[in-house]
Amino acid sequence: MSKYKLFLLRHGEGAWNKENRFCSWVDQKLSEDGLKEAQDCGRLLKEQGYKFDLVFTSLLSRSIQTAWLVLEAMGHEWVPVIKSWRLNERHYGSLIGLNRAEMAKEHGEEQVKVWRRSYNVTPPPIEESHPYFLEIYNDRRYTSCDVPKENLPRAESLKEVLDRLLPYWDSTVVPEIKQGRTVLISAHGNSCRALLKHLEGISDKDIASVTLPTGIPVLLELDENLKAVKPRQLLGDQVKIQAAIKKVEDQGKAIPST
Ligand SMILES: O=C(O)[C@@H](CO)OP(=O)(O)O
Repeated sequence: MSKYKLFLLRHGEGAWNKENRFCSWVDQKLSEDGLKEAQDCGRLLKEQGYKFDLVFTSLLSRSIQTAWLVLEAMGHEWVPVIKSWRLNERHYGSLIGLNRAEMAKEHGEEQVKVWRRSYNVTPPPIEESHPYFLEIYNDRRYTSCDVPKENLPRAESLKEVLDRLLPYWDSTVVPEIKQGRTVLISAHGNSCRALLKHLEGISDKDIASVTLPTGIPVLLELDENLKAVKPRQLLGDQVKIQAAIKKVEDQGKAIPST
């Protein structure tokens, strides 16, 4: 029986989504389209009568900005927002900053799909010589995490995302939901996929075909053990949502559709 509602949201489009580059832990802001997606998402949630008591975001600006815009559009700017690196996007290691279509030309579309969507494969780690290494690890936001900076990831599989996310989910998010609070998690494509895998019991193989579009709220209905009792609902115009999912999948093609 459905006892709780939980909302997951992949942030609105960021500048590097547009440029088709692996963004991961690089702190890109929302694009013009991304700002609008977040506002539209807030309007839709308001129209459908949903209300949040608490919002969780990652430490990356695109998820925080999305949460703000959603709350603003709902007229609920006062709702508390809690941030943690544990909701950050998957760490793409040495792939950060690279263009997916160029990687598909060089390594093949299958390899890019394995890097992007497999459960167990970790991309090569980011080295200190990587152009974005210092920008990421010298950033003040990572000085007050619940792990020392040296222990933050240098690359992650989706499994490793779930491994760092689950302790936070269990210790911090679950108690809020169990107290009856309606929670929005404004995060990233892969941190939301990892959580979905856990809540819906998706197999290691099947998670490869789950893709989330930007700015579309995902409604989950959970039982008393916080397991999904119904298929997830992506809220909004279903034709547009399917087109947006295809667009994300096609980013891994050697020649992405426009
Ligand atoms: O760039 C990234 O970090 C993610 C999306 O946020 O990319 P992908 O869709 O390839 O997992």
